[in-house]
Amino acid sequence: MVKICCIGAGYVGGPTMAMIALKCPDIQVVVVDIAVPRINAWNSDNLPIFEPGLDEVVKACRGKNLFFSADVERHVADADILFVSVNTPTKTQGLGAGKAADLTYWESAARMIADVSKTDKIVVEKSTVPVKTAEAIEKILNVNHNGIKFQILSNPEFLAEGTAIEDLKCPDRVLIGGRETPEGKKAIQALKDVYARWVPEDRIITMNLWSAELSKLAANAILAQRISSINAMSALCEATGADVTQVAHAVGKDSRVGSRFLNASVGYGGSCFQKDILNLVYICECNGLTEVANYWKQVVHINDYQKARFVKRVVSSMFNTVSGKKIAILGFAFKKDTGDTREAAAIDVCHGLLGDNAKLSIYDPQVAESQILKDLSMNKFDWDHPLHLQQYMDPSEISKSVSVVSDAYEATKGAHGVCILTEWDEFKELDYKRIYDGMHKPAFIFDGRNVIDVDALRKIGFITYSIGKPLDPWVKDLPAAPPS
Ligand SMILES: NC(=O)c1ccc[n+]([C@@H]2O[C@H](COP(=O)([O-])OP(=O)(O)OC[C@H]3O[C@@H](n4cnc5c(N)ncnc54)[C@H](O)[C@@H]3O)[C@@H](O)[C@H]2O)c1
Ligand SMILES: O=c1ccn([C@@H]2O[C@H](COP(=O)(O)OP(=O)(O)O[C@H]3O[C@H](CO)[C@@H](O)[C@H](O)[C@H]3O)[C@@H](O)[C@H]2O)c(=O)[nH]1
Repeated sequence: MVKICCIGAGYVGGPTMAMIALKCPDIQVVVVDIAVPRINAWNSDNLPIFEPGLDEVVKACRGKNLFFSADVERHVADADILFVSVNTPTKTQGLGAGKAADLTYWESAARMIADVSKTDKIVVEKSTVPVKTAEAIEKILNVNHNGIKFQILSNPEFLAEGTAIEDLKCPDRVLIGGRETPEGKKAIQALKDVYARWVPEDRIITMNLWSAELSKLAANAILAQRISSINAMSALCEATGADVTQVAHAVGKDSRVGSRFLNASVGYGGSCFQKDILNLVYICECNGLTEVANYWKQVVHINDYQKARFVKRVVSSMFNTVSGKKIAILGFAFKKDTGDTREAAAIDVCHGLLGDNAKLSIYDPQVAESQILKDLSMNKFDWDHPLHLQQYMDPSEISKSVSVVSDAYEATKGAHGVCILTEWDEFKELDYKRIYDGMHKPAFIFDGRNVIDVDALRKIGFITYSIGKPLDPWVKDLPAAPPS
């Protein structure tokens, strides 16, 4: 029986391995992690991540051919194919801080593999890593090899959170990069044989290691670039009376462009886009490609501008101050159908409003109070590092100005303004008349996700602002952009 072990039981390791176990009943899959509480959660009825369809897949295989364990070294030693899906955060200190990927966790996993291995292994990079990481990993493994042979493959993951199970069941493509030697080709084939159980052959693409590593960074950069492009247009729409949804529809109808990923928003979030673009920028800089680095930096810059612009709209609409005013925040996760808050636009928007002394009442259907308070008290880039390395402000300071509540009506009761920051479906169905009646007047609603029916809400009496939409007369003549 082929034995697969995955190091890292996170958003990628857990669901990806569960899908392999589901589709390959004859393969034993063990997911290991140094975080014992995370492993305990994977072995319980409350999985550590919320992802539609994940519970069913895990329940179908756990205890049969899918196992979660904190006994990292034993399962690594036993495996034929080792996936490494540890975090690769942005460096917070030292050379490249704020841009470069921190490979500490990857390197320590590689050293441990070298130490405990007694049989030949295929080591698969599942984490998103800088191009050429495989070369560094090869060096670590081969210098410490004890006669064992390692083949390194790059197999980046393209799943998006909220749709992870669908993405894994039916991926647009699976990418496998490896050495162009006979041993490298054999390793590629072995991994291809695993995916070929459910992924059509023409969707499994093989290539050289460096192309595979770079393709992952390129894909995220280009996806994020589309969002920054439409978000940049949204500012121009507001200035001219155009409607960004109509513009996106017209542009997306061109089959060369396509309609997906053109939804203007308060800004993209998530653990990947910003981190991976900054990583790309750093690699460009290290290769002396200043113009290329500056080009990609601009994608992040527009994203930051979009979040700042939103805060500016809120504050300037409400008589240029939100000091002491209750503002309801609807949605804190970085997108709907996930409880993940990593780099969520809501974090920066809340910080902006707190900077103006607002009192925030936050509701998200999937994010716990402890997580929200932690996010609002954490330093930039610390979230993806282990707990003991994270630096916080005192969360009790934050809780003086922030309350976290369990439904949208409680959040909005007595509020001066409402900000919609995640596109949860339930926000489309709210009784906005009831919300309006419970608010101070004038009652403002700022829609960062274009989920509300603007005409209906204006009829109720709300003053509305929606990203990239024709402006309410109230908002029209107010300053639009934050100072640069
Ligand atoms: N989250 C996504 O949607 C997504 C999608 C595609 C790719 N990626 C990439 O996949 C990688 C993992 O992302 P994630 O979101 O699953 O991260 P995560 O933080 O949820 O999980 C990583 C896990 O690795 C564990 N870990 C770290 N070092 C370890 C070690 N030496 N031994 C054992 N366990 C160790 C951590 O405890 C953690 O549980 C990152 O490189 C990320 O960029 C993420
Ligand atoms: O038209 C759009 C599409 C997305 N977003 C926002 O962009 C962010 C990222 O969304 P999405 O890409 O759907 O989720 P992620 O889970 O971050 O997935 C991205 O990052 C992963 C990690 O690398 C990759 O594997 C995926 O392919 C890539 O889509 C979220 O805040 C979305 O709200 C928009 O604002 N407008």
